[in-house]
Amino acid sequence: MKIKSVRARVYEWKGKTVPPQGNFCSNAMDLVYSNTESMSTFRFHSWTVVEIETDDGIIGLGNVALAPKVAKAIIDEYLAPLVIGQDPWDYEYLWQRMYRATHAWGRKGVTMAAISAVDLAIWDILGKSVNKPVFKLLGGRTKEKIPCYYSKLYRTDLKDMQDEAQKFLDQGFKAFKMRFGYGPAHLQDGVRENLKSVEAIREVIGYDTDLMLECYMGWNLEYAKRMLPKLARFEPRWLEEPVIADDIDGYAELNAMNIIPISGGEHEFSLYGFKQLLDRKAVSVVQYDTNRVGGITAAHKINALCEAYSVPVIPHAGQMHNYHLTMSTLASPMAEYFPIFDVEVGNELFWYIFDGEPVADNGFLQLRDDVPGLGLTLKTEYLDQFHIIE
Ligand SMILES: O=C(O)C(=O)C[C@@H](O)CO
Ligand SMILES: [Mg+2]
Repeated sequence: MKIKSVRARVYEWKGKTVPPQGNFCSNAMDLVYSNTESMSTFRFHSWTVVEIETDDGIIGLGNVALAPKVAKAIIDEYLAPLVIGQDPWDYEYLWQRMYRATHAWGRKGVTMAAISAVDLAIWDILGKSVNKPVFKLLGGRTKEKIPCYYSKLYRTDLKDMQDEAQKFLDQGFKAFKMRFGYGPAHLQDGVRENLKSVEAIREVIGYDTDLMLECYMGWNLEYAKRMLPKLARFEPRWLEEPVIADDIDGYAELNAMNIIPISGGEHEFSLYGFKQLLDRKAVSVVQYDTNRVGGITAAHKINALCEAYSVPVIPHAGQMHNYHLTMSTLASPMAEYFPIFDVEVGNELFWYIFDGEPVADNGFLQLRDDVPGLGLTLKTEYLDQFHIIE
């Protein structure tokens, strides 16, 4: 079997979007002076979809949501020629070709995300070629079903947030992640607002349910050090990305305080990036995203690393490309779950592009043994609401 063609297309959402409400979500841009549209670079309103076809007619699907037009250009210009004519079963060789050929300017960020998309499509082909779901090629079923946590609860009106939490508590979710709306720029008033929002959610979900707190890199070390003791009484399972991804010393210092486990990794890349985080004890929960970190070939190795360091892997974002990894390793106890909503920040957009994503049932996800590959197909229902760039 040989790879015949690689097609990368950008799906740009042109349909209705819900504008972010209130303070919505702290993020790295909050600390920059005179910033008006701080969430704009963290919206995911377009995605790159990669289709790789083999000479025996199998089509593998991959995707990437980071800087989609740039990812497409990297795939078209650099990665496609490296894999065309090659045997997809030589996936490690192909991964190394892509990684090393782009090493001078790639390594992390959008290049690794582009490599991830190609790698995902290759693994989809492998599964389809032997009529097995991808998780069966990675170690198989390590759990009857995958526990998942509800991930939304952006900082809006507190009553609206409570209603949202109640609605999904009633649907059987046993773990929730909420977003902070405030950071250092909002001074003591923002500290109070942040505490109020956690209190409001705990009021609804109680203390028999896990609660995770997301900063999305919108704090700094000094602010996070002040916040940790104040947040401890709410018993969060973890505090996520308190500082920017490059501040590994900051993560290590906060994690060493042993007040709340610190999580991170959704903006880290490759086996080496995660070895560094683990060696420095910078995070207590690893959150790579398979469509950023280097695809299944890289994520599978990182799972092994996390197993050896006894650090749980709870990948960013959920979605099929992560669920196969979660199903096939004991190092991964749970998955993130972005519910189906109207398009807002864009975390929901994959529901509009793909069919086959599992829907949470009573706080669990199931992967089918009888669906080969990653289990996704391209959806046609919303095609007229996308502008597609070939
Ligand atoms: O789900 C997460 O962990 C994210 O960081 C998502 C991002 O869009 C911020 O909410
Ligand atoms: Mg996050």
